[in-house]
Amino acid sequence: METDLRLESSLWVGNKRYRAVLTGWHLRWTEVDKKDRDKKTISVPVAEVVGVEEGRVEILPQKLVEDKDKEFTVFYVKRSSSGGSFGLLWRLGRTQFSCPSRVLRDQWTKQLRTALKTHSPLRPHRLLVFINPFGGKRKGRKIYHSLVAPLFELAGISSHVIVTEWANQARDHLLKKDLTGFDGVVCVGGDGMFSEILHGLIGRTQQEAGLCENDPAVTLQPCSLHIGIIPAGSTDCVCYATVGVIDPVTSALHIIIGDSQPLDVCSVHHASALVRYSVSLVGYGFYGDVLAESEKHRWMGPLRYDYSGAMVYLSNRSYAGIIQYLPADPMISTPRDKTRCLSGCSVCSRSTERLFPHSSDSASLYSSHFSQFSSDSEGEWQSVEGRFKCVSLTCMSSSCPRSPLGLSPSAHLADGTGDLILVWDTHPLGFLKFLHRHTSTQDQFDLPFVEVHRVKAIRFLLPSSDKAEEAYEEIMGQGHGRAEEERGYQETVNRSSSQQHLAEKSTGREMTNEQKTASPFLCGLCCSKSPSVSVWNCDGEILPFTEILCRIHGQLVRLYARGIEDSTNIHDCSEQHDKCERRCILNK
Ligand SMILES: Nc1ncnc2c1ncn2[C@@H]1O[C@H](COP(=O)(O)OP(=O)(O)OP(=O)(O)O)[C@@H](O)[C@H]1O
Ligand SMILES: CCCCCCCCCCCCC/C=C/[C@@H](O)[C@H](CO)NC(=O)CCCCC
Ligand SMILES: [Ca+2]
Repeated sequence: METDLRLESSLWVGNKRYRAVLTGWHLRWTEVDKKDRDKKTISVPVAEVVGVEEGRVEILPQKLVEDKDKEFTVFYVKRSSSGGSFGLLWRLGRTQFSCPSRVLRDQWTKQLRTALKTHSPLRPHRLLVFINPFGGKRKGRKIYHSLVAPLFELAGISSHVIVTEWANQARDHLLKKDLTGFDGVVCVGGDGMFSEILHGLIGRTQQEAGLCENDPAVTLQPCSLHIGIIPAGSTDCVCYATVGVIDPVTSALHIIIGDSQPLDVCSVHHASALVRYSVSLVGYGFYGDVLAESEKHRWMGPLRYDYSGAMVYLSNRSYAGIIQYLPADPMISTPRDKTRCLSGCSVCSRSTERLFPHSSDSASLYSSHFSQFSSDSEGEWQSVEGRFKCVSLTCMSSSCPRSPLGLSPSAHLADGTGDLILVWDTHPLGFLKFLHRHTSTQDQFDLPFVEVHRVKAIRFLLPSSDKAEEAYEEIMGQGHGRAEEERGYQETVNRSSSQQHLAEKSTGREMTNEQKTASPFLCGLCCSKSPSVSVWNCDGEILPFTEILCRIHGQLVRLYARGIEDSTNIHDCSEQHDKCERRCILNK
């Protein structure tokens, strides 16, 4: 194949002559008429070519085509350091080549297009795009139409765009409407919008496979449609943790070239029913309280989390609980092994084999049962009981601008495990130290009151004394909302097990007034009694239940991303790529 596609000739770029070579994998051009030591080769992997056009072409601010005769333009991914973030910014690179003849020009464009087809099998042709016009700073529509749509057009992608008019419209569309012909679904918004797509796609896939999402023991079927995220929210944690930067153009380019990043998903259950799915955080105590408090201050925008964080910190609360967890195999990786899950992560690649041992045998892939989590030889259920400042479970690092290394810096995107972080009750200054370490490279787990475990499942129970107290609070009014909600949910489950009903109930965005009243945050500085139970924060949504069971489903969805590229490894070794011992980004 390599030899079939090889094309080599002299080409001009401006007034300089180049020797250009197209092999199956790379397009390279080297300036001739230069002394050997000054010769520089530009090398673009075919997989990162965005498009090839006849003529001298510009696409922004609008498409302009000149000299269609002997010229062609190649658009490709160009990297630059992002300044603040760990990942790399991607930009659209463009080089206009002149050929000595039209015949040669046609040969170049034809061969480049053939190479693209051969080496980028996952490039999308047709995408379903949902834009949340109200996410973040309400710039979703502008971001899509000015920055993303022209790139999709250049790459020959056709998109069906839906600007949402109400919450959960995207989720319901994915659950019910015809999705034939689409290669992927793109959301333009924040983590909440991503969560809608996640619920819609997972639900639809299980419906079609005839699998019951409520049963935590069922091995769910991975979704076939890819998800692309164009960040336009106030929190874009999933984008940051899977791409390394929050930048619409970078994300659009990952979508165009058909990058594929599998992602673990956690299912949260209560009383034999699915409550929600999560990828970034299932958090009780501090993170639950911050979310509950922040809901009262939505008008502050993204700043509400900082304000609420400070308020909740000052209230100095801790909560009793029993946590049971099923450890993952510590021989594979641990949350304290100081590694980072970066693009091409070997732990995640090996996990694919482990998670899907007979990937060609689809029957065994999708019908096996988790048998109440006990058939694995990797560990027995463990149990701890006590008072905690917070209990968090994350399927990935959950890095975000607020915390560039994330909740668990060594967690993996696609290893089929999650990290359980237990912060025992401690002095306020100790807890502040823990929180502050999230903002630096200092190890937040290296503190005597912090434990972290790599797990496959967890259960959270209230001690019986708190159950009684919670019941009392419910009777007296404070917890009324939650009791109602819980009963209502159970009735829904009993009455009808329809997925739509369940999803409606569990992913409803708006908190009811009762739920708002039930929000457990009371300022410790001014209130005499604080509640004994917190709420769960599930990827930015408050869960209506306290006692839950969570199970990690390895690589349940795929994103148009490739994980974080290590910016310290950006170098060009195109001339001696075979001998290069560093992880090359440019010359894969
Ligand atoms: N047209 C719409 N009207 C109201 N809500 C919508 C609409 N479309 C989507 N939503 C909901 O808005 C929520 C927040 O959206 P998104 O995540 O895009 O923005 P965000 O600003 O990051 O969110 P948040 O403020 O919750 O952090 C999502 O949960 C989604 O369900
Ligand atoms: C003294 C300095 C203290 C600084 C503390 C920094 C700690 C930062 C940890 C950040 C963890 C983010 C986890 C991701 C959560 C998202 O799924 C969710 C939806 O977008 N966001 C929130 O719930 C928003 C919740 C935000 C909580 C802070
Ligand atoms: Ca994981």
